[in-house]
Amino acid sequence: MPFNAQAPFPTTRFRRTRQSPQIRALVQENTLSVGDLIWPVFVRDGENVVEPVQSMPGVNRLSVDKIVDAAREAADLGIPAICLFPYTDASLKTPDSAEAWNPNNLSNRATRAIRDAGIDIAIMSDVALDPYNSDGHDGFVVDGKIINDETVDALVKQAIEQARAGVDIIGPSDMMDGRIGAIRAALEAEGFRDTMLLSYSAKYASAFYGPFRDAVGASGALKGDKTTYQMNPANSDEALRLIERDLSEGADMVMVKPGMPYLDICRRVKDTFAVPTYAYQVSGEYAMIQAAALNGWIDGEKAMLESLMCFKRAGCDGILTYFAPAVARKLQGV
Ligand SMILES: NCc1[nH]cc(CCC(=O)O)c1CC(=O)O
Repeated sequence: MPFNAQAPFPTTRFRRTRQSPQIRALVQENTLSVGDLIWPVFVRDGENVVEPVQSMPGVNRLSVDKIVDAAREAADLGIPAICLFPYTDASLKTPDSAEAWNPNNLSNRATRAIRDAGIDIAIMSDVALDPYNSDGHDGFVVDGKIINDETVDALVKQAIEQARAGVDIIGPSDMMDGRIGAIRAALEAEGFRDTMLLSYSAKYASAFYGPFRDAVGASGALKGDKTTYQMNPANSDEALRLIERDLSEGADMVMVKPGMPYLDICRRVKDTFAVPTYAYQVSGEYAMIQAAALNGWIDGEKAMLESLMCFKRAGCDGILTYFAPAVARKLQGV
């Protein structure tokens, strides 16, 4: 870019193009639209249940019937996709995590219910064992270690049941090696040619997941931390290698997670690979904005919109955000 072509003051005055909302709109480089949003929701057992998540003001755990209502509301607002996370009863958590590939587990029941209701919304699901594992880890724990290859076999079974239930976008969030290739091969073998894989490729071992673990009931269960499989927040080159690996194994889309502290990674990924790139504005990011807003310390609505626009500026094609319905209402003016 010819920066030396910039004339000095007063020939160049940057404030000329900031002088009114109309001119600012004309020179605006990026936009945030409803089509950029994926809405993560928490599913729980029961009927007609709307249960607030304490650490995420404004977010609820919903029973399957209420999830259908939420999906309908999201579709009406123009939100392209909903992402299901199950709050699994402690009695269903086992060392072998078998509930993960139960065709009738909560997540698969919710998927079928949304499909049966004929709602026009893409359904995304999470592949990882942590909602079902009594150790709270994304993989099997043997002698204190999270074992990779046996976990991948289980993740494949989990993913196939999700595809059977009607999931459009499978999101492996477990960070095991080799899972994208294994899931892609199994999907092809089972005839699921159109099922997409949005890989949580660059997922960091982050303190910002705290409220999510409360929301899915995994906080109490988790023994130790996830640093042997999730990434070190100090690393950036490694993220590119992971993205390249997952693309080579059949990922259609890739994700960086968390979001706001990792916008440099989003930009590097988009610039390097030019593939559909998503960021997850995680539970802790949501909780921080909401907590400050509820205290009157920041304008919550403005902070929400600014934070999401910044993902677009960083190169993301879309954002997973708990703010999705609130942003959609704001953008649609309803
Ligand atoms: N594999 C589980 C999973 N999928 C999404 C999140 C976090 C989402 C959020 O914090 O909003 C996590 C938590 C974790 O890895 O411990």
